[in-house]
Amino acid sequence: MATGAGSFSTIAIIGAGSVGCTIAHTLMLRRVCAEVRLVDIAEDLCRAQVQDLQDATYLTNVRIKYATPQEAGQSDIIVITAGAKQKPGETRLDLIEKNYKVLGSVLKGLQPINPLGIILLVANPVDVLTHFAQQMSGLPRNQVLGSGTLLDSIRLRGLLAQRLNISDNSINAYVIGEHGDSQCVAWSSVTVSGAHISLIDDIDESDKLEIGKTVSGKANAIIRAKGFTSYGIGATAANICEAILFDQRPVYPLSCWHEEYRCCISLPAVIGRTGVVAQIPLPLNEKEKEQIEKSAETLREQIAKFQT
Ligand SMILES: NC(=O)C1=CN([C@@H]2O[C@H](COP(=O)(O)OP(=O)(O)OC[C@H]3O[C@@H](n4cnc5c(N)ncnc54)[C@H](O)[C@@H]3O)[C@@H](O)[C@H]2O)C=CC1
Ligand SMILES: CC(=O)C(=O)O
Repeated sequence: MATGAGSFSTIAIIGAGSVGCTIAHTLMLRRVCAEVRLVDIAEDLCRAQVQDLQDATYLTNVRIKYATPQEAGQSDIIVITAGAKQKPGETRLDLIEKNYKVLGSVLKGLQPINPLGIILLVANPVDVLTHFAQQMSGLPRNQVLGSGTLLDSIRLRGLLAQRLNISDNSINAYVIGEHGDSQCVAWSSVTVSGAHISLIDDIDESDKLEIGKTVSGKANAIIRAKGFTSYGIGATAANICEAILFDQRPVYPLSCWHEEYRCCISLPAVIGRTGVVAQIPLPLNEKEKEQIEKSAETLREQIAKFQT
């Protein structure tokens, strides 16, 4: 857990809905930064969320304030959660028309953006929006990233931890590709404390398929019952912000530009104060290579719809 940022560090959250406020709450509880700035087009809602969150700040003294888009643009990290969410049965890609427009207006409002700032995309479809934020924000590509499949990888580790009865922290497992239906599990590199998982549990193909489906379908299963997801992404986004502000350099599967795939897609990357510090090669078998190429193709098709 973070022990408090050295300098006066600020994180802005654009979109004070379920996800934005859960991220703000988690940032505050973990003392990731000195100040969290909330922005939303719905001003009354945003002011009310700030007041409610302020009632919890006595726990850590992290400041939570209502901010203008211009103030938010000067923050160390800008987390974008503004936009429509999936209705039951909708895919993340179904949100692109609406959320492309929202992203455009959000980025315009933030200008001039802190040249040393990091933009973290959370709104869906997160990979496609990360691509457009890289184009529209004016920041170098390494400073604009998406939460990508870190959340899916955490869901995967959770399932494997239950199956093996081993702590998820001892399991290294990546979901790669789109944060969406075309994602895939990189089974060939799943390890438990350094040993390939097949040495501990010979998971057959039908079980692998079932686990993969459960992971990629988890958001929809939650949305069908409660209308949205928020705690998982709250933890994940706060964790990414902490890694950035404290230059912790963990390897996370996040959405960032990959020259090989010509889009923003999730594969392991090192995260630090300047955003994506390096990309780490992941050995993939032939099937996994095909799956990630297909996933990239799905994303490129969506991007092409908006290129003139
Ligand atoms: N990447 C991930 O793993 C996850 C992504 N999400 C995505 O996060 C997004 C937000 O989800 P929720 O918070 O549940 O939705 P929500 O509807 O509760 O909140 C969205 C907020 O965005 C605001 N907003 C809309 N246009 C805006 C603009 N131009 N400027 C400022 N604010 C604006 C709305 O007023 C609303 O308060 C969705 O796209 C959802 O799919 C949700 C969970 C996980
Ligand atoms: C909604 C979403 O993208 C998730 O919970 O994975």
